Amino acid sequence: MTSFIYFDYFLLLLLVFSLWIVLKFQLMRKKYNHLPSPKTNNIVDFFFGQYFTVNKFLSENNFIENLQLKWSKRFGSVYVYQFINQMICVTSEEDAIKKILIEKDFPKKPEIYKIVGYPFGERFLGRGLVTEIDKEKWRKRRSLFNHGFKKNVVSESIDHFNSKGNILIEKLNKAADLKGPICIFDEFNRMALDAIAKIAFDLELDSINKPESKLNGFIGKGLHGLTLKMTDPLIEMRPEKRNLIKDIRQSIRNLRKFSAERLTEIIKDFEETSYMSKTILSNILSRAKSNDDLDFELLIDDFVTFFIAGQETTANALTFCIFELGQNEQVLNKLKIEIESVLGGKKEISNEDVSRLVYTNAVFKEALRKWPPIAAFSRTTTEEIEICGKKIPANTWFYVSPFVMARSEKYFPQPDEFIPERFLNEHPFSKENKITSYTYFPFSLGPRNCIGQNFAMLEGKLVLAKFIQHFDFILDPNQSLNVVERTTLKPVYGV
Ligand code: HEM
Repeated sequence: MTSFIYFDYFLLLLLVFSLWIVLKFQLMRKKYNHLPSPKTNNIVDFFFGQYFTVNKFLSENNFIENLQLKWSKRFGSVYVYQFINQMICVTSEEDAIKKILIEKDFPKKPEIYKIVGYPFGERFLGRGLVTEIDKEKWRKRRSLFNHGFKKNVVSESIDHFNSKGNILIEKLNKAADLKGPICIFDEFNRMALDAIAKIAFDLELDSINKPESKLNGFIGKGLHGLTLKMTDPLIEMRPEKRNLIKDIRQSIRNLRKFSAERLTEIIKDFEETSYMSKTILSNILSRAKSNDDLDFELLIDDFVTFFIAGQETTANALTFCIFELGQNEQVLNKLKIEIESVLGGKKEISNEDVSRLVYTNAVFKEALRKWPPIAAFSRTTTEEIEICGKKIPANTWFYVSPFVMARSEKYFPQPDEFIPERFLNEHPFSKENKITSYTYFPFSLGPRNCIGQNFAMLEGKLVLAKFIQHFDFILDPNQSLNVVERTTLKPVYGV
């Protein structure tokens, strides 16, 4: 008898709980009723929204911003879609970008950056510069780093960029003799890792010549973990993914262990000899004023952050240059002519040379437009705002996407074509484009913009110029040209 009573209570509780969930979803959806949105048709859609559409799209070797772009074309410059228990707002309106990132300076969305900091409960980027949400703590930390990334300070590293570039060219020369295919992303990725290791931490990794270097593997797995967790919040419930997640967690632990060991060595050397060559780390150590600035776990967070932020992004930007140049013969020829006339056979490229590589600059910028390595970032509105005459409630998740913006016909005519001339001020086509800080922002904008953009631009242009200076190439016709997102955008097989 008593067990029947318990069962009745259980049913009642279940009913109340179900009603509460339905009400919660109903209220959430109602707040955005006035905004255009992809249709939800049935009871499953009511709870999951576009979850299955998104997952199907991604499983076809595509990336979420491409789906958002399609929706932008259908639903206009501001729309919303449901992703399980969240409503995601996307805008491709210049004024809206200005409002979100500059005027209101809305904070990063904590839930998203928590995944980047601690995916699957494992400390990865922790509370480093990318992931710190608390504005005051972030400001204090960023001020430690700012000096080392100023244009004139970065330009002092030109010898290191040349040296890493030359090692890469030497290696590729040997590969070219064999006339077989190579994966250019892997090569750029190792070069970028060696460059950031040397310039930021005075570490000689030489992963260019040691392809078995484990560090790359750890980083790659960690980034894959971020993408999995962000695109599928339910992934931990899938038994078939258990081993993969275990492997990812182990890679992250290995990465942090490696970082802790290297940092300990560097700091110990510094204490014993009072000497440290001029690096980004030495800058931090000498500028640190409090123990909090030197918190060892925080230093590891930043160490890992710089390896990741400084490597994959630039390597992918360079890879997309080759990806596009291999498909645009006229652009490639024009680029070759410029590089031949500015550099000739020069091995050491100077900062003055780089500033004369005007078309190279336009090619690199156009690659960043068409394929921004960081295709989107998240912000949360802290108050109600109005965009394109539509009210957007407080606590809205904005997916701010340089990709969606840069593929908008309104600002970039022929947006799917690779036309570097849009970035040449004296060229008539540049006048047809509307390139402003709010339509073109591959490095984000506002206070939380990319601290490494001068670094990336110098490294990218210099290495691209060296590559074109030395090699003719064709794209392997058997490869897929699909682009996917593994935290950064990348051609699926690396070109
Ligand atoms: C083409 C190459 C690069 C691109 C496209 C790029 C893009 C970006 C973007 C879009 C953000 C903002 C992310 C967000 O709001 O969540 C960012 C932040 C950041 N980037 Fe880059 N980045 C590049 C290269 C680099 C390099 C070379 C470094 C370091 C040497 C670097 C270090 C950082 C750091 C530390 C942040 C966080 C800044 C802060 O919040 O204070 N990035 N980057």
